[in-house]
Amino acid sequence: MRTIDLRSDTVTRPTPAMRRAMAEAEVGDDVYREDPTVNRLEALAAETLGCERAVFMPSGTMTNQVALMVHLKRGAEVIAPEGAHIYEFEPGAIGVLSGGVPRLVPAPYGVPDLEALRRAIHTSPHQAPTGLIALENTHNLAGGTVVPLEVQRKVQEIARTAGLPTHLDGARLFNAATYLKVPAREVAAGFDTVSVCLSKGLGAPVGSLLLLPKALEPEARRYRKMLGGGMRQAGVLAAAGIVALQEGPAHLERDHQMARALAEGLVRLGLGVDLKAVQTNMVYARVPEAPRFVARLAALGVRANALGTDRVRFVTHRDLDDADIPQALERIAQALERTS
Ligand SMILES: Cc1ncc(COP(=O)(O)O)c(CN[C@H](C(=O)O)[C@H](C)O)c1O
Repeated sequence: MRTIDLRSDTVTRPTPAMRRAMAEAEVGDDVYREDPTVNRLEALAAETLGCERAVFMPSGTMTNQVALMVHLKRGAEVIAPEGAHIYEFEPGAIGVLSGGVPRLVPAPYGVPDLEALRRAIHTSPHQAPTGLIALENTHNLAGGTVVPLEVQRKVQEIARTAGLPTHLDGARLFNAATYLKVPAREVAAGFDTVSVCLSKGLGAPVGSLLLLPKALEPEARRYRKMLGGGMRQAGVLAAAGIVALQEGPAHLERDHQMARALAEGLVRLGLGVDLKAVQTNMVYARVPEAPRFVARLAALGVRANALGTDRVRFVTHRDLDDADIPQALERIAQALERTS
C-alpha cells in the first residue's frame, strides 16, 4: 500500500533534475565564498526577489534566527503575529540566540491586528524597547493563510514611523505569491530582511535563503558561521536550490488545488474545517483525540500531524500523485469509522 505523506511540504524529495544538477555541480569552499554554485543561487534569489543580497543557509530556522540576531539588541522585543513560527517552533531560539523578547499580537488568519500592533510598540523606559516587527506569509499555524499586500505595507509604514526594521518569515513566500497571483518579489518588497525556504513546496532537499541589504550581509554571514552554518562544498545543495527556484513555483497552484479538494472532502466527512483558512497548501481539521486519530491514520497509510489534542494538519506538496487525495479521503473515512 502506498503511504500518502501529508505531514508537511518539508517531506518533498529532490527531483531527477535536481539530482542531476547536484551530481554535476561545480563546487568550492563556501566559507571562502568560492563555491560558484552557491554564489549563483544567492545571485538568482536576490534577483528573483528584488533584494540586494541573499545568504544560503541550511534551514529556515537559521535564516529567521540570524535575521533576529542582526536586528535585535539583547532585551529588545520582536513584535510578531500570534502563532508565529519564530516563537512557536524555533525552540526558544529568540531568547537564547538574540536575547530578544517575543511580543505576540492577535492575528486572525495570520493577519496582524494593526491597532494591537501599534499599541505593542514600546517607548517607555520602564519597558523592553521594541527592536523589530516580524510577519509570516504564509502563516503556518493560522492555516497556511496569506497576509494581503496592503496589510504588509501598512505594517511597514507603522514600523517606518516608529523607526523599526521589519522581517518577513517567508518560508512559504512563493505559496503566498501564487495565491495572490503576483510576482514573488512583490511579497518580499519593503521588508529589511526576508527568509525564504527552498526545502518546502519548492522541493529542494535542503536549504533556505536570507534576503537582505548589502550593508547587513557581513553580520549575517558572521552569525551564520557562529551558529555552525558556514558550509563547505555546499554547491551540491545549492544546485538543487537553483532548480527549485526555477521550476518549483509552477507546481504550487496544484498543491493549493489538492488542499482545497482535501478540505472539501473532510467537510463532507463531518470534520470541522474552516474553509476560509484553506488558501494555500495546508488544511487544519478539528478532530477529537487527534493524536490517536493520527496514529490510526498512519496504520492505514496516511501520515499527518496532530497539533494539541483536537487539531490535525494536512499539507499538500508536489510529490503527491493525483490519486492520493481521493485515496487519502477514503482512508480518513475508515479511520473515522474506527472511532465510532
Ligand atoms: C513558517 C515557517 N517558518 C520557518 C520554518 C523553519 O523551516 P526549517 O527550519 O524547518 O527549514 C518553518 C518550518 N515548518 C515546519 C512545518 O511546517 O512542517 C515545522 C513546523 O517546523 C515554517 O513553517
